[in-house]
Amino acid sequence: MTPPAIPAAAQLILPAPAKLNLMLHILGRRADGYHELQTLFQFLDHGDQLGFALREDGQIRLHSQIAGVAHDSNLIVRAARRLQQDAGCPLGADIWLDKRLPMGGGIGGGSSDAATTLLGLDHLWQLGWGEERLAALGLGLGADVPVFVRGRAAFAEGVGERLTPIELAEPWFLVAIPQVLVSTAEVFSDPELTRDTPPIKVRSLLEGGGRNDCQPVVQKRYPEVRNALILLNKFVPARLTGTGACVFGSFPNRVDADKVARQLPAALPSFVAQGRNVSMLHRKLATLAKK
Ligand SMILES: C[C@@](CO)(OP(=O)(O)O)[C@H](O)COP(=O)(O)OP(=O)(O)OC[C@H]1O[C@@H](n2ccc(N)nc2=O)[C@H](O)[C@@H]1O
Ligand SMILES: Nc1ncnc2c1ncn2[C@@H]1O[C@H](COP(=O)(O)OP(=O)(O)O)[C@@H](O)[C@H]1O
Repeated sequence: MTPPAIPAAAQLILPAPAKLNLMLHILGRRADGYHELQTLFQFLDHGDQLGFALREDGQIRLHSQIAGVAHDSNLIVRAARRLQQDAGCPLGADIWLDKRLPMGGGIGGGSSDAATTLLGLDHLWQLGWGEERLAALGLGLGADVPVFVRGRAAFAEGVGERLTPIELAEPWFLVAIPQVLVSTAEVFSDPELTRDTPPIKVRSLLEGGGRNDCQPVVQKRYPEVRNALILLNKFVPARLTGTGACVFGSFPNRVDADKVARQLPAALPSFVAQGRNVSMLHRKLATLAKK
């Protein structure tokens, strides 16, 4: 029997949900090369799980390895060490990861793991840092970390750090996972990328506007993504999330989403999850605060 991904020694188990970029516009390029975006983030009720236990010796130890990511480069370890250092905390932690989200898929698994680590250790180490300081620290780890720390569906501007919380419908999504790794840096350096979309107001989004400006470049460069969009478009309007590779379509209920999932070829894995305006992480943290 394989041992559980998170053993009983864990004192705290928290989810690290996925996100979707329901739209993503590129407004321009900053002097530092990063792109100014407008994007709409919503969480999914599907994600990784992390377990935490206190260490008195100050060490940070991640006990779960993920392919191609060295221990010290893992965003979980980087987040934990950064918080420990900035807070001057003498405590350490054992951390376990149950990795369920595909990596490099534009659904934010690494950033979400980092955010869960920050909030989990803030709780375990009793630092009392709170979301605002943790989000600022998280931005140094990745552009998508702040929204996961905040845990509210949001309209994001800048590189993703200016967040306006938003109430969206919570449909079911079918997320298809093309079996290819899309390089975010490559997409953003493509000369053909649209970089001059005029800024829009949140209100026009709620009336159904928006697209993903990365999609034309990604589907041109990656036939796996192009084929996934063609397949999914046969059933539902399909769109790329982030810089991909994942593509998604929305449904009014789980049954309809599952029905389409069953019709996709085996070469195109997928999952079905509900869009959520409050992340599962924050729902769980709220129950801990009540105890
Ligand atoms: C564009 C989004 C939308 O969610 O894509 P996904 O990664 O989720 O697919 C993210 O904000 C991505 O954030 P993140 O994945 O943290 O990007 P980083 O690793 O910081 O960036 C990788 C590279 O992409 C380019 N980059 C990234 C973000 C941005 N706003 N402008 C850029 O030009 C930069 O060249 C950077 O060196
Ligand atoms: N805990 C982690 N989970 C996933 N990826 C990680 C993690 N730590 C570091 N990484 C690195 O970050 C990259 C982007 O990860 P991920 O967040 O899954 O993709 P995306 O930004 O496309 O949504 C991965 O390809 C991997 O090299």
